Amino acid sequence: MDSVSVRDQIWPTGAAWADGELTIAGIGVRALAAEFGTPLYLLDAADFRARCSTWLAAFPDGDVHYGGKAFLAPAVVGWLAELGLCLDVCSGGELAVARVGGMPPERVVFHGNNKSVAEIRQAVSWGVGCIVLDSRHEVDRVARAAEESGARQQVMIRVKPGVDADTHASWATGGERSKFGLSIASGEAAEAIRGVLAEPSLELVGLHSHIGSQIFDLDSFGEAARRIVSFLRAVESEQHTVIGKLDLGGGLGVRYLPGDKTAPTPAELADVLHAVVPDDIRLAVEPGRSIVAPTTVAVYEVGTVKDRFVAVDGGMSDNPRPATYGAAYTAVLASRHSAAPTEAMTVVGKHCETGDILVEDVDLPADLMPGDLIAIPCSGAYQRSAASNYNLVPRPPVVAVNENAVNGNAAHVIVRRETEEDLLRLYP
Ligand SMILES: Cc1ncc(COP(=O)(O)O)c(C=O)c1O
Ligand SMILES: N[C@@H](CCCC[NH3+])C(=O)O
Repeated sequence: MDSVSVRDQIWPTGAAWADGELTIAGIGVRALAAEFGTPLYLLDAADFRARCSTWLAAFPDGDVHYGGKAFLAPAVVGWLAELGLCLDVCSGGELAVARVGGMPPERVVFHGNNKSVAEIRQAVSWGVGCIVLDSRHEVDRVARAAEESGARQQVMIRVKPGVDADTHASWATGGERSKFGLSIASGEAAEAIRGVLAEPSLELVGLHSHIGSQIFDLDSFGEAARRIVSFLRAVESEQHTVIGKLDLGGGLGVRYLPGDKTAPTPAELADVLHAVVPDDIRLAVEPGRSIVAPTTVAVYEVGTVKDRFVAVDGGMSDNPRPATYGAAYTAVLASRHSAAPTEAMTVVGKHCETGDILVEDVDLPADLMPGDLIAIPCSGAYQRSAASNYNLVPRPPVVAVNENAVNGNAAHVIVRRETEEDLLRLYP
């Protein structure tokens, strides 16, 4: 058995190879595909939990909020609740999953640049620990919702530190042109803070910033922290108040390809932040991708092979990232050993788009045939959570394996496969 995970950092830690077949926690993908069907998302639960623990250990005096948008299901919420993480949600749907998954409401932080009044009421009446205000309109909306429910709502203000992180333009959120947050430079953030302090139903507990996603350069996090700390101190002295918390968001990058540079660790990020943020300010971080992405493998069945196109039974509906951002992945034959020479092939999906490409020019055995299983690692973040029903293709299940601490080693469904009946229910 050759352990693939340590070498590449792109496979779950429970992944290994046995006679050419990918196994996770000792269970072969052929058996898993036979039981649950394909396409299939396999999540190594022990790896997920271990990654959560690594983050908690890096911030022993702070709070780790899992960024639920990366991937959320009630089972995931249960693991987070048990391990002591908090949860970042950004919609009524994510709030509902947090609730049914058993997260204590005081450990939930509600984000979003345009929360509806209904979502705000839902959050306030459930008693969420904190709402992150993203505009002056939200100062008013959350204050009114808190008054209605007779509660004093803890809030943070999301600020734009004016830092353009080195990442895909679609994932950079800390610059002045971002739709998220209130500008420090223009005075918008200070004005919103004055608005919050004037509302008796709101309690300002902190400032928030999230500079983007898939970031490898720790200096961007350090620079954002430096700017926000200096703003926070200025506000404290002008307003004669204490702002005790700084939530610096998520965004730590992960490796998608074996050749990608090594991602910084949570402990390295913590060192950078602690060098800038004074001890009297409580730190929070919101990792999403860096916890869940490497824990999950997407498994597809090959349907046709022609002219170096390998067509599989999923595609841009379950993984929109390559078509949306040009995101690069690798793929391997996962169901058998092949001694055939490899050829550069392109793994495509089954959708009616030429851009429905999952992996371009990847070396795969020349004897690839219908019925073979292809595995794409690092498939845990922003894939199943961003999946669509394009071409009315039902979305695939997520199956947890390696959850030995809780459910024995058996694989079990944590998101079931969508059916055509589910889709037909939408039509009156
Ligand atoms: C406010 C906020 N927090 C946390 C995250 C999680 O980010 P990532 O998955 O890059 O760690 C995001 C998504 O980018 C976000 O918008
Ligand atoms: N959806 C993006 C990340 C956005 C981060 C969420 N704010 C991705 O797939 O990488």
